[in-house]
Amino acid sequence: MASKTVLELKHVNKVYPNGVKGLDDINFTVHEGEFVAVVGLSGAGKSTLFNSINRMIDVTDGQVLVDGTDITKVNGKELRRMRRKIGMIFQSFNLVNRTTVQKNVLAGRTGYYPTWKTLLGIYSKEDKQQAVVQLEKVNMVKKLYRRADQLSGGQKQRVAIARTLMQNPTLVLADEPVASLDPKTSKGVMDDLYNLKKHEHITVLVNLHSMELALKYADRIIGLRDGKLVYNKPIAEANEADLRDVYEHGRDN
Ligand SMILES: Nc1ncnc2c1ncn2[C@@H]1O[C@H](COP(=O)(O)OP(=O)(O)OP(=O)(O)O)[C@@H](O)[C@H]1O
Repeated sequence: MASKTVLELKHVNKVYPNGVKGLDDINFTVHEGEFVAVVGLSGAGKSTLFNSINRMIDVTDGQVLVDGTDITKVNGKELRRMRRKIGMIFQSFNLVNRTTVQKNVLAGRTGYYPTWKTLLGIYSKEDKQQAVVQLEKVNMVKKLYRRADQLSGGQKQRVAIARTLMQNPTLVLADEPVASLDPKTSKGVMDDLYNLKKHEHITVLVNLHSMELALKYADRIIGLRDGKLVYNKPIAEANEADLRDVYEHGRDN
């Protein structure tokens, strides 16, 4: 039986006000539990793609279907509800440095509370227990009351993964999650990201600079060049010559 479609892009274009085509007629589908690496040169459109999927930017035209609903068409409460399903992991971790690991992880529940409660830091006992459960998954529960700025880069990224799990997402977008980390730490963080797929059946899209990591972890590789989708193959069919082509002849940035 074919697995459920979690993400589908249909004829998506993004033209920036300066006329640059960030995305040029993008079409692809991602199924539940897939771990997809998005690769391409700097300026290929990877960030534009991720920002279009979580609606941080508005596409010019086309459809971005997340769990069957076009996120480009929703607003207000419905957009908030859809964003809860989409976890984000960033290169720079995006933790609040001056507060504890626990509070950073609880912030993953923000989309489920009215704003005044999150501003006052009021979270339920169940959520506090959940924070511990999620931190256990990334081996960070020992640091529950540690301030975020006292953690190493790899530890920060693990906390960010636990925070994302608090959202109970169906889809996680990881935008260059290991670009600031050394190779050994990168592997640990990639393993934790892979566990989202393996143990939680979460669909993961990860934007990677390292082809080596893409080949090691991904079920499928999507390649962008000059805003166009130029590669989309399961890992079993990925061959180096094709992949090299993704990195050639890109526009100058
Ligand atoms: N706000 C913007 N205004 C105008 N052009 C933009 C804007 N953001 C991105 N671009 C352009 O759109 C194209 C795609 O950029 P994008 O940041 O998506 O690429 P990328 O693949 O994520 O690159 P990198 O790996 O360097 O982050 C580039 O030519 C870039 O200069």
